[in-house]
Amino acid sequence: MKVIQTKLDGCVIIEPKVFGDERGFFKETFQAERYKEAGLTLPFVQDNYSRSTRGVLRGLHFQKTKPQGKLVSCSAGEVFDVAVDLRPGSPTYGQWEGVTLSENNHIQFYVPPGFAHGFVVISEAADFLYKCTDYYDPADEGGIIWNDPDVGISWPFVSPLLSDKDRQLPTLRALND
Ligand SMILES: Cc1cn([C@H]2C[C@H](O)[C@@H](COP(=O)(O)OP(=O)(O)O[C@H]3O[C@H](C)C(=O)[C@H](O)[C@H]3O)O2)c(=O)[nH]c1=O
Repeated sequence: MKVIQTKLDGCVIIEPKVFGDERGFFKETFQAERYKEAGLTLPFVQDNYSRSTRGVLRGLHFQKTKPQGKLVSCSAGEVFDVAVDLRPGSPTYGQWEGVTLSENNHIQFYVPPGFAHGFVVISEAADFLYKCTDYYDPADEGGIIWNDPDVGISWPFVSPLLSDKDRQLPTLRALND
């Protein structure tokens, strides 16, 4: 497997080894020892699976006191996935990293605890799978608005389909006021 560091310390892009043959393909999507060597040292405690249609944007979300690290991938379709560094004191605070995840590129993206995370669906529909390093706690949920001007994410869509909750998320500036 190939591990690519990004400008956001701890955020890594992983390209698993894909074994293709006349039947199709096989790949290991997680292996504790090898992923620990890639920097994913926290144990995973929860797996999530969501399906979304084209133009849906889920995010940008985080948990305030129980931040989740997430190993994300797209098992069907294609998404543009984004992590925003919200770690207090981080030299890249407020900066973002984006990566295209798809069933065809098999790419995984690790978003450590302390980041806001979200994605927008580029294909007709997309199945999104991810492992989390802490449990979901609805009382602990936080988020920033997808098009925060101070973050300046270059989303491939200008008018995505958002949940009511996501439409009302604050800017980073408002969050810190
Ligand atoms: C996240 C989550 C949600 N739910 C329930 C709560 C709601 O009744 C329903 C939909 O939740 P929500 O609209 O928050 O789902 P997403 O918008 O996909 O949220 C996720 O979006 C971005 C991409 C993230 O990185 C987070 O994992 C997560 O915030 O699933 C659960 O039961 N467990 C969970 O872990």
